[in-house]
Amino acid sequence: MDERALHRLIGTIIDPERLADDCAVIPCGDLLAVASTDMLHETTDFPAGMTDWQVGWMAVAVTLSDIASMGATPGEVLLAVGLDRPERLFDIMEGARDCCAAFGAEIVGGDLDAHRELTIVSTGLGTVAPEHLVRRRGVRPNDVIAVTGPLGEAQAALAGYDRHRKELLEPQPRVAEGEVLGRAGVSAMMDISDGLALSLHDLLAVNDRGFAVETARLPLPAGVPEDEARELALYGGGDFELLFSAPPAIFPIPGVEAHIIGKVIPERVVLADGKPLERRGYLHEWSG
Ligand SMILES: Nc1ncnc2c1ncn2[C@@H]1O[C@H](COP(=O)(O)OP(=O)(O)OP(=O)(O)O)[C@@H](O)[C@H]1O
Ligand SMILES: Cc1ncc(C[n+]2csc(CCOP(=O)(O)O)c2C)c(N)n1
Ligand SMILES: [Mg+2]
Ligand SMILES: [Mg+2]
Ligand SMILES: [Mg+2]
Repeated sequence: MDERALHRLIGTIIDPERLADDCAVIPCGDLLAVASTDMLHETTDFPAGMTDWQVGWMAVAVTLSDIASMGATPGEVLLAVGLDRPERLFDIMEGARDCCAAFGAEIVGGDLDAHRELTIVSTGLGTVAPEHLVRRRGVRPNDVIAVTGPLGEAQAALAGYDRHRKELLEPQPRVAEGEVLGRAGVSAMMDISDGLALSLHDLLAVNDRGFAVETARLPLPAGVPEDEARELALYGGGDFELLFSAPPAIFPIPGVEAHIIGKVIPERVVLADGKPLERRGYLHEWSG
């Protein structure tokens, strides 16, 4: 059983449309509010050697990335911290505050608790004009698909390529890029928190068309042998680049490093170099 299977279960309890995007979308006067919440744990999300400041930074970054993926502007963050040791709190809060400040957000609340394993839940709110909102659903027949930067760097660092440790430990959510892409009229978007292959399958699940990726076009992590780099780019998690579809005519997009990696196809499948791409990546799983 993995988290995507459990999502289908949730979809029998709440409106499954609510599960179709990186954020919840809530009417808010003339604007739309978007909201995301993400839980991170020491053993699965905070690699050994990470500082507490980086823990706080990452907890906020993952949430701002979901807000960016909707084309929205982040506003407020609430941080709930389940602390194993009280002396960790100050640095965690500083890291969280600094990440907010770097992307125009503010910590406005949260919660504190004692917990055996350090566990942080970061909740972010943002706003967007209705005409600039981008959802995961929306790919159109002649669109290409693109990403905002190199894939597989975080996983490369976990594999021992230390030059990518900063990308792993201090991910940079593509906030400015998300806003620009929303205004530029991209047709569908999400962030790649769990790897490109899994993200393409997530997009497939809510669209009526498929995707054909050319692996030679993937922006790869530097300093890694090419075969391994391609594997990391397809299946590694923790990068937080944006994945989007758009008509070819909108490129180049000023202010956005966009790499076209493939195109939308009529068949509802995900292909890499013409062959079905495995639905594999960074997935939380339960045994039994
Ligand atoms: N327990 C839950 N109850 C209700 N909605 C949920 C629950 N878990 C996830 N969702 C919703 O499902 C959608 C997808 O969530 P998911 O966590 O897979 O995406 P994500 O945050 O982009 O990915 P990641 O957790 O890897 O960062 C979101 O709209 C989220 O609000
Ligand atoms: C041990 C370890 N493995 C991978 C990563 C990279 N990483 C950070 S958050 C995340 C996914 C989103 O989390 P979630 O799906 O839990 O919301 C990933 C893959 C890491 N920091 N540490
Ligand atoms: Mg996401
Ligand atoms: Mg998330
Ligand atoms: Mg999530």
